[in-house]
Amino acid sequence: TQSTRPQRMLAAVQKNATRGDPRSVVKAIDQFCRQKEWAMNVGDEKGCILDSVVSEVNPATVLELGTYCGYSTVRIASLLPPHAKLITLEFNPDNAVIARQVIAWAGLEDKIQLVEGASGDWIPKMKEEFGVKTFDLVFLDHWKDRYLPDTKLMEECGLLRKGSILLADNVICPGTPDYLEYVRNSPRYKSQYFKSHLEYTKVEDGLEKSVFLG
Ligand SMILES: Nc1ncnc2c1ncn2CCCCCNC(=O)c1cc(-c2ccc(F)cc2)cc(O)c1O
Ligand SMILES: [Mg+2]
Repeated sequence: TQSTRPQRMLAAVQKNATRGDPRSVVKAIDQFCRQKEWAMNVGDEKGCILDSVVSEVNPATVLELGTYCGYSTVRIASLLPPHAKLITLEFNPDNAVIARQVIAWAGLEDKIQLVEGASGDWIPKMKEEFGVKTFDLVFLDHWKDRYLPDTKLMEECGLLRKGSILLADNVICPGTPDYLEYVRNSPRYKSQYFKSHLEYTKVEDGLEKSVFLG
């Protein structure tokens, strides 16, 4: 039967990347997406901005919304300090199966908890299910019309503390206009736009970094 794009991406990782070497996993996916098939990973250009924010924040607790195949999950987790934890939510069970194998190939299972389900369902349960108090960093890369409601939900559930960082992908393409308007105009956030390009293309896109002021 016909394979899926995530399955072909995983095959490229298993063929070209070294087990236990997260950077080689990232490189193998980027090569696959540039040379073979475009896929909606954050990519190498925006990925460098992601890396710099993760390194600057040096987070102990990270939430990723939208795992897809685990590309940004691996990028982030490879930069975390020893006892830091990353919880990543993925809605699509088929993608979750692939992401678990990409994460395992990178050797990062101990730092990452992949949870299957919708962000709106899981965010209210984070504290009781995973013993999370607040998140130091949240990477938003899921349904673009869920960025704003989920941000408000995280505020209401007390999952953000003074200084928590929200980093949002795709604020230009596909675009998240209501989210951008909120974080750029709310007195509770200090926001900054990092201009870049849609992964593996010349189309404009960017990341929005927003500090929660409490
Ligand atoms: N736990 C959860 N809760 C809610 N939704 C959840 C979820 N877990 C997953 N999803 C559902 C996310 C589905 C994928 C989201 N990402 C995207 O839709 C996305 C699309 C593009 C794109 C750009 C230009 C084009 F021409 C075509 C596509 C680029 C990107 O970087 C993207 O991240
Ligand atoms: Mg994205």
